[in-house]
Amino acid sequence: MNPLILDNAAGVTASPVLVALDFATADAALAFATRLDPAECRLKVGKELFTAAGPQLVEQLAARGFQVFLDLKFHDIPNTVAQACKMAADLGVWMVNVHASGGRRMMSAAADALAHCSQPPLLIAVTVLTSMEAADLAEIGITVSPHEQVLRLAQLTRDSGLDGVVCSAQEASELKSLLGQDFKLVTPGIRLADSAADDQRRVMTPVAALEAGADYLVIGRPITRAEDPLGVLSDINADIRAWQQARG
Ligand SMILES: O=C(O)c1cc(=O)[nH]c(=O)n1[C@@H]1O[C@H](COP(=O)(O)O)[C@@H](O)[C@H]1O
Repeated sequence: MNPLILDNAAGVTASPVLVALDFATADAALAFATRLDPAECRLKVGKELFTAAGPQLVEQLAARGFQVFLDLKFHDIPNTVAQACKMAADLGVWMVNVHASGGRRMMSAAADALAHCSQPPLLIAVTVLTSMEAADLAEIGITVSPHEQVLRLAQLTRDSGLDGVVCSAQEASELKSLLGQDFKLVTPGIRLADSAADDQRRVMTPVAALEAGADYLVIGRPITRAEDPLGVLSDINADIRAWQQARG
């Protein structure tokens, strides 16, 4: 089923956009969030902001009505990751992630830990970072293509009982048909037709990503570094609505 319709039913934002709040201070992040409307997007708090501002900032964003994706990409021994995921659940986040390369036992421990929480966040696993291409994988001893490695890790993630993966939109269509409609695909590496790729390598535009099967779009710099961030977000949401309407 289309996630936009599901989200509407739950009474939260109908937009699949997760704005990556990659800011260096709590003040900068809160000033930016003040300009955003929880009806228009969710927010992602990652390593830079969390290291600078800590859990309190996550709670402040949630108190303003935003659903928060805590993107700390946990990767450690199973017990440590399971406990960290429980802490994320206690913070009230909507989604949390781990690295799929931590393996089955690590991912299952995280899923089991969240199963005992009263309000478990969605638990997803990063497959191959969208900044990586074949040459980067080869240097760390992975000689299959990024595509093949994503498929392998996504399969392992589903078998370990998680809700979905972070992947590039370039892998979305195959993952949807292989792993089913309910398995969530969260896709960073989203770029507008005229935006710079920056350090991203496996990129796609917002509507093309949804068309390929992405459920959620993580978008940072194309919005946060734009001259008119709200205008860019509103244009992206308008394009998405037009695409939805065209699909019926
Ligand atoms: O887990 C993530 O969110 C993530 C995974 C991945 O493979 N690639 C990736 O870019 N991200 C995050 O998504 C955001 C992308 O930001 P922009 O490249 O500025 O749009 C950053 O906050 C990254 O940390």
